[in-house]
Amino acid sequence: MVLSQLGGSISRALAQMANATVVDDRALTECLNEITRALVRSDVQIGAVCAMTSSVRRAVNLEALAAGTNKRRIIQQAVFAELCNMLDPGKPSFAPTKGKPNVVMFVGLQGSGKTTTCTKYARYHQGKGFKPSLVCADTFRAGAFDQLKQNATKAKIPYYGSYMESDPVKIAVEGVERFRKENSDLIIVDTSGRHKQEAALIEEMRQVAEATKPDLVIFVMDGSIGQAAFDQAQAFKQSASVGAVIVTKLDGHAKGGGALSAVAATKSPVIFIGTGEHLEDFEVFDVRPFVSRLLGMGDLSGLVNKIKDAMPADQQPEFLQKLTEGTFTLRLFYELFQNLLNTGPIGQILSMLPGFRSELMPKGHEKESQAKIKRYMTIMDSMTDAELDSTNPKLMSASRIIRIARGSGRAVKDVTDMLEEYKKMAKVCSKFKTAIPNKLDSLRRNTNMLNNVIPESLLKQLGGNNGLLNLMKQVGSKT
Ligand SMILES: Nc1nc2c(ncn2[C@@H]2O[C@H](COP(=O)(O)OP(=O)(O)OP(=O)(O)O)[C@@H](O)[C@H]2O)c(=O)[nH]1
Repeated sequence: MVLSQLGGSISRALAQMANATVVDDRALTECLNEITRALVRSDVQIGAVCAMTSSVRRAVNLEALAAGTNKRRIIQQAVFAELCNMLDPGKPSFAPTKGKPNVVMFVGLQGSGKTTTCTKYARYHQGKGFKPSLVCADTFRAGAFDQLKQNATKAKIPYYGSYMESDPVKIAVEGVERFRKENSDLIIVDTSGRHKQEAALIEEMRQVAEATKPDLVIFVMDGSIGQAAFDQAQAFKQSASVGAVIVTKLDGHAKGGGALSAVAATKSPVIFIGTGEHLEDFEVFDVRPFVSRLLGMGDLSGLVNKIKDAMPADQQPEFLQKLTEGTFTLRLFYELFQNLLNTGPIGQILSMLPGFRSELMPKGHEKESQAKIKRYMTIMDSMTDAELDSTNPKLMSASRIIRIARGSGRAVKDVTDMLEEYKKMAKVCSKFKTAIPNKLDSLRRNTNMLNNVIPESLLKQLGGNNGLLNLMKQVGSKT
């Protein structure tokens, strides 16, 4: 089962339980059985699934709950927490810091996606202000240097390699030296892959590592191998000092859930996932936001980050304020799409919106999905200002819907579908009023994270961290 379907199945099981007339032991058992089936179909190891469902049972003692307690919510929270536990190795990975020459070495079996991932990783950090560079120490596969060169050129990242030299250690050392001199603060070394874990691969890895002294060794693993990921991650961990894992090919393969949970079981932190062949098909892997998005609960900090990237700085305070007011109008729905459409893979962005189910945006159908969003925007173009700003567009009359459909050249069903999607999102966004201030409370404990979320210029305008927190609190208390 693909990851998006897994999320959909779990969300549906939770929704069914939430709709049950009484939330009793039977409803909980049915819900957990459904979740078990979904996880097993996604190739998550049965032992891990049983441990997860038992933990939910332990956390939710229905009989002991006082009358009036929201049992549905407690069950949902327990499922969320246990899914996070299952995927969380509980160990952070080394994170490169700007301004010093971090050396990161990539290892993995042949065809796992190492070379592609090196460039994705470089490009991601380039976007965060690093000066990355790429060294091709893969002298085993003819064509590896050409591939890296092509990717690097596309991403405008300096690279180093050789068609003549056959000693990977020599190339790695020369490349790292050269980019140190050029003040690159993220020197990425791509190494050779082999068909299987041969002693020669391990020895070569060891020599390159000894010569270049990497700050971090990243093991790149093909995510389509499911539970076999456990043995592979374990074997690499034992033979090289692997500090982090990137799981690739989690786009539409049946065994994504299996690979992720298996790697987590080896206590190796997964830091990114690859979700396609293109450079932008690359996502930070952070357990809580990942599970949150998987279950259609959105990812607020991811969304705020995207808004930061997409929107002119002077418009951000007003937009964020509107978003936190808890009144999600159609105009806001429109503005959100308008600002986010051009920032990256549409599926990635939409999955950050609370209420959005990623299975509605299957991988490979982005074009259709993008067209759908543009269609929604055309429909909204035919609405009046009063309709766009209404706090209760549910009251829109049938004749207005027909008129809007005619005005936008769309079918009535398109208009009602759009209004349905809007309502779903509005319902969840009504919780922003408390969710964003809560989020900020937790962010306050980590100033670095806060700085990541809000751009510096905006922070200044708002009077620094404290000014921002005060603003959010004020917004939150306006009920
Ligand atoms: N669908 C999908 N394909 C990917 C992903 N990452 C890499 N690929 C593809 O996987 C194939 C192998 O990728 P490479 O980057 O050449 O793999 P490699 O590990 O460097 O291979 P060797 O150099 O032979 O060890 C290529 O066709 C990539 O386009 C991903 O996340 N999703």
